[in-house]
Amino acid sequence: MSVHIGAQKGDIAETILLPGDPLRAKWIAESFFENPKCFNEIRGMYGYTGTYKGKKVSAMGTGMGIPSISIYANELIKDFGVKNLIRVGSAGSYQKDVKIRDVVLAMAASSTSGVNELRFGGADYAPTADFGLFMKAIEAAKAKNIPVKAGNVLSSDEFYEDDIESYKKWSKFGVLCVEMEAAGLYTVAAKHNVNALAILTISDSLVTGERTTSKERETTFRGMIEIALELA
Ligand SMILES: O=P(O)(O)O[C@H]1O[C@H](CO)[C@@H](O)[C@H]1O
Ligand SMILES: O=c1cc[nH]c(=O)[nH]1
Repeated sequence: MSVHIGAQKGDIAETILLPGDPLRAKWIAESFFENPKCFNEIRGMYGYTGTYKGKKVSAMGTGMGIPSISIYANELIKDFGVKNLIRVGSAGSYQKDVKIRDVVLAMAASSTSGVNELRFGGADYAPTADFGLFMKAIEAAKAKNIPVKAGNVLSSDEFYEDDIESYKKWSKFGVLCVEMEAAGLYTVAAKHNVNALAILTISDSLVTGERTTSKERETTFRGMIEIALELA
């Protein structure tokens, strides 16, 4: 048992899917796992382990934002020996050709968070996806005929921006979409020499103003989950 995860050693698989929303973790376990067992309810941050095509795999919520995912990633790696951390999240599109329900693989994650500036004494650090997981995800998506886009994403510290036009600067520099955790996950994984990848589904568009409902965000991201499960 760690500070925020009420599991025993061995309860959590080496590969874990990490949605921000704990109810999405429950839905993943109930919809895709064989014999799912709940290993965490502390703070309502549900965590489950089961098997998928016979391989042990886990899913757990991380909460929203870099501080929250960093706490869970640290404990999963250091206290439970997790090796492959795969974020499965929603994101807002920054590009005209990145459409609602598109799947995006985050090759790298820019950020408005100050945490890495603090860590590296004011210098920049470029958080990147694990190449092996990234290539496996590309292959799984191809095999399943699920189109994916890949590139730089923004891990923002703000969901509600003061300046709603601020996305245009990131958009101009090729950033595909915004979410709130990948840069933190990639950095913690790199620090501990384990693997991380963020697979995102576009839930709304800053460009067109379209959005999906929160129920849809909880349950309709099957393509992204199917890709992630092939990485176990
Ligand atoms: O759908 P999840 O995984 O929570 O991800 C996105 O949704 C939340 C904001 O609504 C943030 O956590 C953001 O990163
Ligand atoms: O616009 C969005 C959509 C999902 N997640 C975010 O952080 N922003």
